[in-house]
Amino acid sequence: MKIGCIQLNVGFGKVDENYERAEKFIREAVAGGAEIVVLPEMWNTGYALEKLEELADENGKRTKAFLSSLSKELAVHIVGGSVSVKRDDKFYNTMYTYNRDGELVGEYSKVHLFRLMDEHLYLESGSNMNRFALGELEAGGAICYDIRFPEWLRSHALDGAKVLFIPAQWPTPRIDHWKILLQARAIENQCFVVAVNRIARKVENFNGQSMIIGPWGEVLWTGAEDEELAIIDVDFSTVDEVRGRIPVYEDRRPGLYEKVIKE
Ligand SMILES: NC(=O)CCC(=O)C(=O)O
Repeated sequence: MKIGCIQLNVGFGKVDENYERAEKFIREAVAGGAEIVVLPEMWNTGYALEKLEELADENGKRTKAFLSSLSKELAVHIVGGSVSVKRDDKFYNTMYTYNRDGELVGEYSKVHLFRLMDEHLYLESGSNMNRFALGELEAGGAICYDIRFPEWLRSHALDGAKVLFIPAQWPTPRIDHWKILLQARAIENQCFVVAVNRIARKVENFNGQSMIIGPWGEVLWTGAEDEELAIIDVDFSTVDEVRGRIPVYEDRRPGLYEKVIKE
């Protein structure tokens, strides 16, 4: 399948501009043959956390209408990155996924809030898993900092996900962690990882390097350090073969972990 990864240059607080640019890239991706399109984290507002009252998408209404109509019109699956959303007077970092029929198949809010970027001061955390299917492709999704919690992503793989989609705003100073953690999540879960980071304008410090990693841990693509749309052809059929090569799912001893690891 062809995956369109949109390493967007997210404008800080520039909501209308961000929707326009996202739409332009989604249309370009589909024109280039993409069957799945992936956006980065918080692409509607950026980390304009102090202005969420004014800027966050009320009940995700605008984003849902945007993703639903584009996915249907263009017959493309859209993993909609994440957006800042206002629900019941609280703010969330929420990921919506639409299939190519324009149906909402995945909705979850970031579970672990990232203190170094003040998320815990402004946002509420979610608590539900993000498992969905895009046609025949069994998938899961987790946002940025959530990849530091291997047991969280493992739960998606145990539930049947063969690819994990990771939208992010991962800053340059820890980009080595990003690469290693993504590779580790792919190797330990023997699944594909499709991870899309953002690019920053001058003041903020995000240098892209989105990644697609195979279930054996092989890096299939690394994004540039600039805004880009990349269309990458991925053969998702290799997961079962890799899982047969080293049968970690059969060899797991979950009863033991529960006994030994106390909360
Ligand atoms: N937006 C995020 O969750 C950033 C996570 C991050 O930078 C990290 O080091 O973890």
